[in-house]
Amino acid sequence: MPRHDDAAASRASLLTSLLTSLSAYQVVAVALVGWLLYRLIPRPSSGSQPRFPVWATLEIPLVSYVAANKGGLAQRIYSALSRFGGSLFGISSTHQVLVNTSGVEKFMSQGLHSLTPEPMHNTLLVRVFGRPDSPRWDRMYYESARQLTIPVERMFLNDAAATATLERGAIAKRAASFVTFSADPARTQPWEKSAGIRVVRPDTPGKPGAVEANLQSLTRDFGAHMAISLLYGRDFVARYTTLLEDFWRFDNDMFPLLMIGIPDWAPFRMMREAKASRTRLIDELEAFYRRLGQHSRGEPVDFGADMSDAGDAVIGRQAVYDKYGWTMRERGHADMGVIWGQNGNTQPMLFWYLVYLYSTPGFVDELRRGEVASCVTLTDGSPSEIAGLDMGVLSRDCPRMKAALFETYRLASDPTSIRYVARDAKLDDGARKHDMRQGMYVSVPHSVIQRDPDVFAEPDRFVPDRFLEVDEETGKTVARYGRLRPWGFGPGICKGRTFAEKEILALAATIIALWDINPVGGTWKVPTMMPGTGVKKPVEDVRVVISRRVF
Ligand code: HEM
Repeated sequence: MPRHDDAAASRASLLTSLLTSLSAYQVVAVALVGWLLYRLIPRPSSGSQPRFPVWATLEIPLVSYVAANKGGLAQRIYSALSRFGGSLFGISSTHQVLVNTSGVEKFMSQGLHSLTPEPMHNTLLVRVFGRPDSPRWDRMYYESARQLTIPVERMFLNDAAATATLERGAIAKRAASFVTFSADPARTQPWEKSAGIRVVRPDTPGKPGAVEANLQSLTRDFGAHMAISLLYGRDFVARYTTLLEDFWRFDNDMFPLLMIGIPDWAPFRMMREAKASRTRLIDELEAFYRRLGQHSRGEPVDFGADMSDAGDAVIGRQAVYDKYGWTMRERGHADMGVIWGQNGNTQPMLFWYLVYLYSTPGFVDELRRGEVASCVTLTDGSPSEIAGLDMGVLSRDCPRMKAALFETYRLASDPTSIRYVARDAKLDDGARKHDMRQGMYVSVPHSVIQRDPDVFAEPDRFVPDRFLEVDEETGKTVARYGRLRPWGFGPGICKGRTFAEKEILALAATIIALWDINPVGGTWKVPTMMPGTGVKKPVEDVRVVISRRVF
């Protein structure tokens, strides 16, 4: 046997003896770590279109941590390793993180032809939303991405449209059945199903009831049920009975792992189950677009489904999908980004907002008297119900509600703006001019400023009035963002921010108007936060007692 065959044989036998000395689980673990390391090595993407590198996903929180420890050893080491130095952090020429960089807002405000979020979105579609990775898909994406965003902007960004959409959501009626005091699954609302409801006291005339519930599960399903009904119609939500369960399993158990490069075929149960949820979501979105097409062509609709209340955003997207010849399956994949964008951050934010409002002593009572009473009209009966909700007053004239929401954004989210440099550009950080070359990615983690004590004093504390100011011209108290950027910035800024903010304010105001919420055990404890997919997740849910408001 030639000598190189000997060497190969001895390497093979070493490998065999190594593998046989390991348990099956250890072999899987070694294989997974090896695969992950392989994925982490920077290398050009195989296709013609750029993908956001997996390792860059990890570089963003690493730099955020380093930057938060100003002048510390970690920052000095990272600065020394950085490719460009100054206020640019990043060890490669492929990805740079901009932290507290003066001139960053100006730089990021460049047009989409220079700095674009599209390659990042396209990466998400492939890596997270399960779209096949092929040149055909890439071509279709780039041909129609901007046109597909326009109907989303029209429905969720435009003030009048967002208000009108939410008014269709019958928020007053929904808030009245936030909990139903029932233990019978046939009589509870869909959003109560995963909340571990336990009836403490039935609701009877003259003796208001009380239930125990997991607040995070209850609020996120409450919000998602309404929002998804407004986008895909009530039939979609009613027909797809595991929708909420599938959505959150995908969001919690799969999304973050896929982002850091774990493949969707990874052989563990959590991934397998989450992947099945993702497949069901795509199947149902595909079936939705098939029915919508039948409805708009005047053909019989599968199951005789009522498609009359499909939201304007999906009707607009359908026209673009038709124009560019997208198959129904392809539409299902692409709309994963929309359903996730609409709910992935908004509903967890509603949970944190309620936790902060109710856990701040006396604050809910102050809001009820000072602001909620001006936009939510209650009936005199018992139990009291909502007779009217004035969305205009809530958005315009409830600065304390708004300021407390801004403070919740600051504490509970990790917004990041990620752009692909499509044309060479210059970044002036005050001290130096940097050449940002075509083909690189730049990320701005806004959470670094959110937690900077030089910008926001006592950054770990919830200060409900932090964002209140007196307007110099009118003398009115107003809520202003200051240096907070919860929606990112530049042309790639969040296209659903108007709707998201109105939705959270409206759901919270109506819940506050009708319900008392207290922690089981009597003492509020804001749960520890862990990174989520934008908005943070609580390490554990908060068990609360919900009862009718005592006037
Ligand atoms: C509290 C809730 C929400 C938060 C915190 C949030 C935050 C963000 C952030 C930080 C970005 C990235 C911006 C950037 O790159 O500079 C973004 C993008 C986006 N968001 Fe939201 N979002 C929320 C709700 C929504 C809703 C309800 C929709 C409606 C569908 C939506 C649709 C979008 C879209 C389409 C983009 C991509 C914009 C583009 O690149 O052109 N978001 N969001």
